Amino acid sequence: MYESSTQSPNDSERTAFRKAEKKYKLYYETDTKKCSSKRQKQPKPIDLSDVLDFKQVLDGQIPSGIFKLQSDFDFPVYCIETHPGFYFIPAALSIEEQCHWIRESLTSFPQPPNRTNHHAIYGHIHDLFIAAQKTKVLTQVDALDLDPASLQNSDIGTKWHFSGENTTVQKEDSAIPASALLRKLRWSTLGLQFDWSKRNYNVCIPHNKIPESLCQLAKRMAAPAMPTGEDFHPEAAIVNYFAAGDMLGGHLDDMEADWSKPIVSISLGCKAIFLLGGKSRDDLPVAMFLRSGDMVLMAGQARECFHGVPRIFTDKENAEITPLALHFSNQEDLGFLDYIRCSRININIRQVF
Ligand SMILES: O=C(O)CCC(=O)C(=O)O
Ligand SMILES: [Fe+2]
Repeated sequence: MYESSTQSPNDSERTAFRKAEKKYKLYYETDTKKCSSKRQKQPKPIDLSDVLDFKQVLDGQIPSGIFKLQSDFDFPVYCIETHPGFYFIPAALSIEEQCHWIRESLTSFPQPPNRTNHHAIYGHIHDLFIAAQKTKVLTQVDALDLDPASLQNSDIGTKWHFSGENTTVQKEDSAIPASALLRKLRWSTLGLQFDWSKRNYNVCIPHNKIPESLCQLAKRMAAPAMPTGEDFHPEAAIVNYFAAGDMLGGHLDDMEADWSKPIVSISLGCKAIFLLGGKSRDDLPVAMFLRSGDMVLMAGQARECFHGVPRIFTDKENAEITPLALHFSNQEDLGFLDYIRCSRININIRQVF
């Protein structure tokens, strides 16, 4: 999962998957004449004509190679002839549900004992989103000077805690604005924790079960991809946070025991391009849009396919988050609005054993 290619850089540049990543990745104009002001970088235009659009499919424009699954499932489900085991459920979540999962992804999912990408550096960080709203800074402190209750629970030696914006600190680099940490939040893990250094699930890391409501959603939505008569048991989830320019490189999710069980994947926030390749990086991937509220299932043969997210769109025209923005327009939701208007969140839920 997520490992870099074992090929040499030159070889990897040549694969069909890498070429597609480069085609869709965000590059900025270097020609200053094309930039409206020197400080405002302009994205290079890209050709989106080959990108499969399931919103159009839902509206009845079904391109060749795509078919609707015949089932009594509550939502229309689409499949790709060349990729058995891949299921696309457009607009699976209502706006209210999308807002709910965005809130959860920012406030409760990154809470300890769940780990995030910040854990290896700062130990557990509590209430990051709230701290960012209150313009707090994370400061490194002499543990002996502090009331233990105010410390972030760090199990890696150094003690960090949030304090007010104007706190005096000894070293500049030991005070990090919570807002910067929120922007750099890249992933959090729910349920069984994934050990990225060993590339496996480590059942010994303290963890909570996946929240019941997320479990129920995943079980319900996994149905079209489930082997007949079997139940989906969500045991782990990875929440990916994308800012403009972030991408998720081509990878396989191969650390789960039973590949007949789907990965249930939810898209929230800004629109993205998803690349679904084949079993080799040399196979030409299918590019498709993922919008807020879309869900994808990958099971069986599709579990063996390279996939990734080379691009998210944060510009007004392409991000397609107006309905979300309207729902987050109350004063108390402005923090969520501010975050999601230039970000994407993906929650993917897995059965590990
Ligand atoms: O962000 C996405 O839609 C895909 C995420 C993914 O492939 C993963 O986390 O393994
Ligand atoms: Fe993946």
